[in-house]
Amino acid sequence: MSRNHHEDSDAALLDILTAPVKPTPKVFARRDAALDPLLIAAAAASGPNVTRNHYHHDFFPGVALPQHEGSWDWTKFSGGDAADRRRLTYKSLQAPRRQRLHEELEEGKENDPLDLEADPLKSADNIPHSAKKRRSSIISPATEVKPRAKVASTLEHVAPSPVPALPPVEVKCMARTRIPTPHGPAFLHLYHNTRDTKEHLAIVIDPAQLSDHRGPVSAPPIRSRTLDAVWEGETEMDRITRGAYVGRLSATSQKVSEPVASISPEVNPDIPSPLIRIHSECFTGETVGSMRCDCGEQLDEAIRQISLPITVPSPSPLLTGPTTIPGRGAVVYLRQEGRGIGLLSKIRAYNLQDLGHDTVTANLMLGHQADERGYEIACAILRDLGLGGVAGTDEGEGVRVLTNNPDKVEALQKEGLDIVERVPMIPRSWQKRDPSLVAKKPTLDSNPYIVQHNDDERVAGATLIGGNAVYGDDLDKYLRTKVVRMGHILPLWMEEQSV
Ligand SMILES: Nc1nc2c(ncn2[C@@H]2O[C@H](COP(=O)(O)OP(=O)(O)OP(=O)(O)O)[C@@H](O)[C@H]2O)c(=O)[nH]1
Repeated sequence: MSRNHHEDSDAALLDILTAPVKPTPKVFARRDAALDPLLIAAAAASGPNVTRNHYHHDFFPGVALPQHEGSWDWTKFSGGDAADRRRLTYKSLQAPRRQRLHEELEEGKENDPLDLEADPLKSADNIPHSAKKRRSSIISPATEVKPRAKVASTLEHVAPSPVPALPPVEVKCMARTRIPTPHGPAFLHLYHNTRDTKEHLAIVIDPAQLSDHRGPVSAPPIRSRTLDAVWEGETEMDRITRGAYVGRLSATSQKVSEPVASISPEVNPDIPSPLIRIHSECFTGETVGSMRCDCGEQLDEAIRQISLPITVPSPSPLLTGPTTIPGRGAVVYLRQEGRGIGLLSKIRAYNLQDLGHDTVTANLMLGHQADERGYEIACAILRDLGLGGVAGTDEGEGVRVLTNNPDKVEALQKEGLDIVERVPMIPRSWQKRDPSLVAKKPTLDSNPYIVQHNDDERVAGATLIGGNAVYGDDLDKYLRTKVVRMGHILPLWMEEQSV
């Protein structure tokens, strides 16, 4: 269904709803009104016996009186008596969506810990599971059908219990291992936590700790407190196996780590604060290579930028010139797919986007917020790594954060993260695009949008990590929406190039 078609239908419908006299009947093409905010609003305005699932029954009053002349042709409808109308009021066999959402409350949302009693096939319903943090239904309570008896009792049970404050989240690094990447070595840390059952990750980049050699300038190693702690009843081999070692692990080198000292070491003030990124899982962008979003390249770009060597002024007048140390920082990889709505809902949101809605509206239409992510776990992980400690204290180093998202910065600061700088992430496709390519479309044989970057910038990788810039209309639309609707701090490429 094209956008124009939608707009024509909207205009025609508005005419009818606002016309002083009834216009001649028009044929309206079928539309999936359950997803159309204008129709939902019209339905909500037209009477108390209306839900988004059967709004159309009340648009034409004669439908409630099937014997009456005009039942099927509303230009001939003359009213009928009020008693008849009451008797024939439409009754939905399906509870209004708001009620069903309340019923879903107890089952938890898609991202919540597994509820073993919940029926997993329930997720085949067309109901988003995230009811807890969701805004109230698009239909205002005043216009809804009264709850059926069964549902009413559920509501009584669920209704206004205040959300108890959650205890502070605790994290524990369960294991760590070295991962060679096209950008250099990284240490993958797997975390468990007390808030959800997901395995969140930290990709720590600090190759200096692979060797015992310390140059004239060195930064403190980025180590996990909980990983290096001695766990009850474990052997040295257990410690090595879960990654509590120092240096480079090999058949001939196995040195267990010591628990991290509680007082942070002094950091040379000439060494910039560690660069970090809080990255949210995106199966489509990172694994499938989807060009609907920039998540794949953001993950790659973050690892690349953090791995870049750091140039530090010479520590001594006796040494000539600046010295270079390996890049250091971390990507905290949170399992909050689709800005926290989960993959299932994100897939549905993509279909709504294909119908012409943007990423924010699509989330709202599914009953979600534009962004349902939280950063408490991320901050706990960073603190465990000695990063971004407590602002104004010497607990942990302050961090530079790679992001364009001001909401993310604010959320991290609210969690007490000491952010010394925000480092922007300019999409590759907006850094290097040749405006003359905009009019061209990719074909099966060639993709004129793909531009090779300099060899020193891009490293060929086995997967999407280390890949090149890619361009596409869906990607542009997504990036533009992030700037225009979500306030991401990024110069709009289209406007700059006057496209
Ligand atoms: N619901 C939804 N989520 C999406 C969509 N496209 C990407 N995502 C998710 O968005 C998350 C990444 O967030 P973004 O908004 O792209 O970027 P950000 O992390 O907020 O901001 P930056 O730090 O600047 O990258 C990942 O979890 C993706 O799965 C979409 O169309 N709908």
